Amino acid sequence: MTLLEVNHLKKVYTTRFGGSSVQALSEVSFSIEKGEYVAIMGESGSGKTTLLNILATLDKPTSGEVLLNGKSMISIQEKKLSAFRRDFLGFVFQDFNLLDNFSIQDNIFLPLVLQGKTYDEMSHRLKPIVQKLGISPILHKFPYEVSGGQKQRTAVARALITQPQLILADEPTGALDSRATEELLKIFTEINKEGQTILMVTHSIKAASHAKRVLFIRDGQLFHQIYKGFISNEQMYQKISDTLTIIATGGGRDE
Ligand SMILES: Nc1ncnc2c1ncn2[C@@H]1O[C@H](COP(=O)(O)OP(=O)(O)OP(=O)(O)O)[C@@H](O)[C@H]1O
Repeated sequence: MTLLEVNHLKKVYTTRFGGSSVQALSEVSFSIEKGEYVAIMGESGSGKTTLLNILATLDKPTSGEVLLNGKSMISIQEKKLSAFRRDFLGFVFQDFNLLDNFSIQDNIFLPLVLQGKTYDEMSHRLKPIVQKLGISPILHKFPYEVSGGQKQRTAVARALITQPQLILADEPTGALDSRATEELLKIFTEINKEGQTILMVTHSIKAASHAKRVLFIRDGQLFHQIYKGFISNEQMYQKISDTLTIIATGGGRDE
């Protein structure tokens, strides 16, 4: 079943005085099935953040369509956007985006508080998630008292607690050391196995090699994609690395 459909997406940024314009995305179309785990890669400036911002409904495309469960995300009224994001999407960022003055538990509860859920409902949902993520013992600590890996697992718990249709992750391992990176990638694989759909933008070949499919963007266009199938993370790493070399050296798809 298709969860997300991106059709002919185009984004042109024009400077404030209209003097010049940059075409950040030119004709991007792809779809994501429910339960997929997809990574998006591309060189700096290729359009990844622009794409993610549009999928996150933080920005609007110049033209094209994005459908979630067959419904247009582009035409959602401005005043309904934050509720849409909260109800349907989960976010994991490079720099965690936790509130410093909130405990770990309150950070995780936050989207449910905004949804008006009762304390009982929140606690009921919290338990299995924090157990799975190994953060039960730190729930009453504050973000500055825990490690980067624990902060990111808190962010994942906050994303999961609303049972989102889609998790959008922006460079989620970017601020983590290698051990915390391994832990996070393991968690992503586990929650994906349980059915969570994940879309992750990353520069990390290692992170992307855990995904089931990798999309490559070059100059605002979809350049290539690799399905993992049954190959190992190491073989996937090599395939991704080869594709990035082709992109960096300006080669074509068939070279
Ligand atoms: N707000 C903006 N105004 C004008 N141009 C922009 C704006 N945001 C991005 N761009 C341009 O659009 C293109 C795509 O940028 P984008 O940030 O999407 O790339 P990226 O692949 O995410 O890069 P990075 O990996 O460095 O984050 C670039 O040429 C960039 O300079």
